[in-house]
Amino acid sequence: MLRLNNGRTLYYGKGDVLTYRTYAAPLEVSPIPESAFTGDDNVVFAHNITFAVSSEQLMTSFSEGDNSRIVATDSMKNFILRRAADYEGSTTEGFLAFIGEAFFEKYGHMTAIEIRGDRIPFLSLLVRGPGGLQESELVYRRSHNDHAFAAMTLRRAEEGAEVLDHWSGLSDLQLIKVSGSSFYGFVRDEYTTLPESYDRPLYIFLNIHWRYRDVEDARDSERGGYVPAEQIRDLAQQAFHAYSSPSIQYLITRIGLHMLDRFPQLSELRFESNNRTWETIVDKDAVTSAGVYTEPRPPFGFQGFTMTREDLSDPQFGFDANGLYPVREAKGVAQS
Ligand SMILES: O=c1[nH]c(=O)c2[nH]c(=O)[nH]c2[nH]1
Repeated sequence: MLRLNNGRTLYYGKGDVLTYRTYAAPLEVSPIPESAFTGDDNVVFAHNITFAVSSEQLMTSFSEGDNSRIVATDSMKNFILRRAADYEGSTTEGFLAFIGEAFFEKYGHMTAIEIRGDRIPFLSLLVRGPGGLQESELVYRRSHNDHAFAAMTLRRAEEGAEVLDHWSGLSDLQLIKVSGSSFYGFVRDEYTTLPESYDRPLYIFLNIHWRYRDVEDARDSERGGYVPAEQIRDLAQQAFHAYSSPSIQYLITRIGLHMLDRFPQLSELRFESNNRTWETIVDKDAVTSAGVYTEPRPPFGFQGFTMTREDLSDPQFGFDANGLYPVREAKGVAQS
């Protein structure tokens, strides 16, 4: 939230600035064992941008209706779209910082900017070519699945902008694990109606946020420390696959420990999860495992958790960096 020096929150801006830049610089990243993702050709570098500014000098527009220092939000939209043509980098974070710095340069009275970009994913696809199936490089498929995002708060500095706050993330990941999740051993009292479950079809919605130790690694992929949301997605999928999960709380923590272990350039993580466990209509068949389920009814449960690098060596998590995704039995309760 953008605040003035006197503590008052003051901002205005534009949301849903749909920015379809083509042929941005390709992104290349080092591979990790959990993912086949090594980069993005960035032929379609598309974002939904939210942009807000703040300044002491905007006070009179709120107090007196003085628009003399107001850059119309319509002009902000035009500025973002036009400047998108000039971005030479390959990351969302770099793009946001580039727009923010250019805006500061153009409008000398603006002192703070909050900017967020949600990537609009267009996936590459295969077409028939001389040597068999190959990437089209012309036609891309819009995806409504999970997507990457980044957000940053910038303050005018002597030269350019200082990044006051930044988060990168993966939004709206939805995963179902059909077997290998339980939920039992919770408090049972006069309010309990939920039966214990030893093998539930666990459907989760997940948002994962991460912060870099040095935001330069997010802005400039040439430094070699960029963490793509696609690798985070694949790493989360790997942990969901490998752990026998006693709860979503435990599952997101394991995902976080593997993220911190895999990416030493990250300093902090934040998880938001949502429990959408399918409702059972016909129990799993003992022989074929076939079952029938339907959408759960609201209200839905949720979890939140933040983690830092120190958690990797904190004994309470018992994380073994050398043990590859060990299966954990829930504490103190025998599995049936
Ligand atoms: O993984 C879960 N954690 C909970 O805290 C909870 N509560 C609940 O009703 N189901 C679940 N599942």
